[in-house]
Amino acid sequence: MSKVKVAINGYGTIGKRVADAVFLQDDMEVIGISKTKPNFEARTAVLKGFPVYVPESSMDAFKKAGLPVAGTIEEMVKKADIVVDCTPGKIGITNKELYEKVGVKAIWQGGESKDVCSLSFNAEANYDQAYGADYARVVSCNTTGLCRAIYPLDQKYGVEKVRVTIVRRAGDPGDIKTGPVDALVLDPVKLPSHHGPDVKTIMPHINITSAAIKAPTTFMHLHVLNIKLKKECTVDDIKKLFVSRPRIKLISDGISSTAEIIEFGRDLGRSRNDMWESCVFKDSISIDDGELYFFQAIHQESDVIPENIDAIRAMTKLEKDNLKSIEKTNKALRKIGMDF
Ligand SMILES: NC(=O)C1=CN([C@@H]2O[C@H](COP(=O)(O)OP(=O)(O)OC[C@H]3O[C@@H](n4cnc5c(N)ncnc54)[C@H](O)[C@@H]3O)[C@@H](O)[C@H]2O)C=CC1
Ligand SMILES: O=C(OP(=O)(O)O)[C@H](O)COP(=O)(O)O
Repeated sequence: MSKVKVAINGYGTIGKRVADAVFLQDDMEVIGISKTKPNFEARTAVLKGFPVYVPESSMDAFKKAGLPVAGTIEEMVKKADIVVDCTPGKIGITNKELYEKVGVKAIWQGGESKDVCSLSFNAEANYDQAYGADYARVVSCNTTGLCRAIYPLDQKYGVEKVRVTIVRRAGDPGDIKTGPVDALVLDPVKLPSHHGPDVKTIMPHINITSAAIKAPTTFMHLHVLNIKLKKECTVDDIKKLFVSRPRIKLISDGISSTAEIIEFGRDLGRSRNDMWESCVFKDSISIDDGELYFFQAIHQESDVIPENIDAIRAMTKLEKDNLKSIEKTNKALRKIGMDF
């Protein structure tokens, strides 16, 4: 069977990881990536052997930098079965006209408004809805982490309400423009943050409210969760449930910070120290007065990557069963670095 042809439009934090993850799958291939500037990321893409496509206006700059160009972004899109749009938030929607004109399937990221298309995606919670779809938006990194925890809890015990406070990382490690460097910033002041409403784009019946604060760190986001369940359960039941999920890991071994999780990722030999599973702090799981509490850390640079791969598989009808796709994706990602 021929491989699904994937184009990655935008090759930053998310785009370069999606490209590497597609490369690791045996049922899809990277037919090109796009870059606007001839910077170090463009050079790495060339070194990895990805065909690099650029806007017409950037051709000269790439030529001057000695970086080979395969064509324009429009030419790349025309060669693809599906485009993963990884341009910055609010830019992705400006590419929709091109995708519609060419008639190519497209996936956007969580920085786009939920209105960019009619389907928000999470592999565990609503894979079926994406089967054969032309357009989908993989929800943001925090929303993905919330869906991964809330969906199985709701399936098994019923979720009455969710209250979550998110301590957001200020910027990614390679980001030299974003702050704060010495403040805690309410993000936003007016509640709720976008995450609760975003979970509802996937699970509309969930009663959830969220608040977010930006902190001067680049490692990971941290969620403080409080969930009221409909049925009674024990701490051990929750641990067993989380261990059974394909993209949740229980973190222990003396780890009590996001910094140590990233160090663990380095020690595991993960590509770019990526911890694409939600990292639930095992000993934080507690039940008090019938309510569940726990902390989970989300590696913002990588947790949405496997979700993009599953979205490709669902939309191009490569696999009907979400758990089979999830397992195939996870197995391929584990080719780099150890599992734990
Ligand atoms: N960085 C993160 O932690 C996460 C980001 N996201 C979402 O993923 C999307 C991408 O974010 P990042 O990768 O962080 O952004 P980024 O800024 O690291 O990368 C964006 C890339 O797109 C390129 N670009 C800009 N305009 C373009 C255009 N018109 N055509 C083609 N390429 C263009 C930029 O040069 C850059 O290489 C956003 O929607 C963001 O909200 C989702 C989860 C986590
Ligand atoms: O999707 C993310 O966060 P979010 O789930 O809080 O929207 C990413 O960390 C991107 O966040 P940014 O918009 O601060 O770069």
